[in-house]
Amino acid sequence: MIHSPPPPGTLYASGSRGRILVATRDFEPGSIIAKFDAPILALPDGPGATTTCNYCLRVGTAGDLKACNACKAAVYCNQACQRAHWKLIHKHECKVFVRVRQSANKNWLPTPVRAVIQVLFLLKEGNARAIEAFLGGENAAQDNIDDVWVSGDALEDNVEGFKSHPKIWLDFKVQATAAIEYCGWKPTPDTVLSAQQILCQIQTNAFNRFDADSGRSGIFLDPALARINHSCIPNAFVDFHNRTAILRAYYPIKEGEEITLSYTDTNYSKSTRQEALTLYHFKCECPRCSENLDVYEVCQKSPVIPLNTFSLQPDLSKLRNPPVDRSVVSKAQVESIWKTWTEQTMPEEGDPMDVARKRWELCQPLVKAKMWAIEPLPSTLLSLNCHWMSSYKWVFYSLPLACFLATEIDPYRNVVPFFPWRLKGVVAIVKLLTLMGSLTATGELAKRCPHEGIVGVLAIADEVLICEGLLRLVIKQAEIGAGEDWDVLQFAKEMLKDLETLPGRKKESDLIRKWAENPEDGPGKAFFESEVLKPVRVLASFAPEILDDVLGKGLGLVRT
Ligand SMILES: C[S@@+](CC[C@H](N)C(=O)[O-])C[C@H]1O[C@@H](n2cnc3c(N)ncnc32)[C@H](O)[C@@H]1O
Repeated sequence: MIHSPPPPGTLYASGSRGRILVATRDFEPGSIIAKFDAPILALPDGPGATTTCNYCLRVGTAGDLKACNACKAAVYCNQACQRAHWKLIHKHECKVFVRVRQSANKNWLPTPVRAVIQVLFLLKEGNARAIEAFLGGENAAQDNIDDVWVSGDALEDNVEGFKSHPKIWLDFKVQATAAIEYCGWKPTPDTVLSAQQILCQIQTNAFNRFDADSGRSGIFLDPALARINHSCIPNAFVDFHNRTAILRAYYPIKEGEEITLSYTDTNYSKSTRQEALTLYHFKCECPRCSENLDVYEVCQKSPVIPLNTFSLQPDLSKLRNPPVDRSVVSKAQVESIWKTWTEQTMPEEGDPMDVARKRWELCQPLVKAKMWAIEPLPSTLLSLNCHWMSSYKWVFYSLPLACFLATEIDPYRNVVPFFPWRLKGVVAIVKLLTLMGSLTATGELAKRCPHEGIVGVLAIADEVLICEGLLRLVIKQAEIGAGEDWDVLQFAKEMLKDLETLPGRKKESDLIRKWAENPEDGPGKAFFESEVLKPVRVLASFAPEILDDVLGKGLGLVRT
């Protein structure tokens, strides 16, 4: 019996790049390949033990999580979460947290130490999946020899690779020793080595369960998900909802094709991606790496460009022929800009505008080449916009910048329009429009906003209608690429419901609804283009000039 069999629609195989996961049927972009809802490890990052439900992994809000009475460390939403976690692992871990408090006066453990402790307890209690995953098939129950052959050996550990990084290997030794001691056992050279090997397996096979909303990381390890190899042009992506990882197709996947994921941010430069992959001990030979393709080149070749017909960037020819000037900046220069950008030290308490100005200056070759989607320009603009959104003085500029990010940058970086990150960018525009709408109504906008163009567009545009169109877009795409329980989808649905109760909007609402039901519907499409897309595009067109003015030439446009 295989305790972690391949999910339906896939099979395990092996080849020159180790064991892999292969599709046994076709998958459309956005469709769910598999859900992994029984991970061997699913835990928040170290300090997150006291701020995130340790079972369902929901990030708490002030005081809504209760700590375990015994260890006073692990927190939970309610008794159901606490009981479920107790049964899974906390019955063993609870004593560990008590020991940590007594010996180190702390109520959390470093993430890898906690992860290895959990694995050690699962192995000790005879958990068949953990034994199969960490020790190998021959140690698991052998009901059927064929199954065991398919199941293969234990999770890849890359031990020799880690040993060739003496500092990492030593860190693993320290963490392994601490884990064994916190379990209440006496470390011996053999048990420390075994725990070091488990750390290597965790490092090689666990996913960083990153939650972009809370900015919190964590660990998620499922043996079947861990079969998936890396590509910098992956055909699938994974999204986390509580204790479940959902694997979806990014590109159309054909029966017999290998399923791939990216272990790092695909938008980073080649050297940065390769550096991140050194911890996985292989050389990536995907086309993005071997031909050193940038995001525009990957987008140009993408088979999913046509899906953008129903998006904020429906100009497919622009995605196929991006309006960039490659003669201005070489790929080597881009690498060097990225390197300097990451090495620039920024004062922690410094003015975010000073940081943005420094970064903007560094990115000038990319700006001149109109290579807005090439890092580090998007990261520069994203963090600037985070600051602008919450700033009384700068908030007006946030709307054009959000429109620019959603129309001129995000579609090149994530070509499928249902990608959650892209949809979040559209929701950001809705939130800013709502704010601007209230400022327009009170006359504040005209008084405070120094940019006449923004004031003019918002005076003419129907903000409610734009929001309605954008929300319908988000809802339709999120249903393809994210799923019902995504909080952004819930927000969009609730807000749309509110907008629909506003009186006197039936005609406009009907046209937008028609367009969402059928984006090729003639009148609906024309209406969406003139009433939603056009103002968004005009607002976006102000962004380069505003950025240049505010970050480059000084504060010309800003009222003092
Ligand atoms: C999460 S595991 C993936 C499953 C793995 N192939 C196995 O046999 O267990 C990650 C490891 O797979 C290998 N791997 C992943 N992607 C690869 C790629 N594109 N080329 C070569 N090896 C790769 C590396 O050894 C890496 O450390």
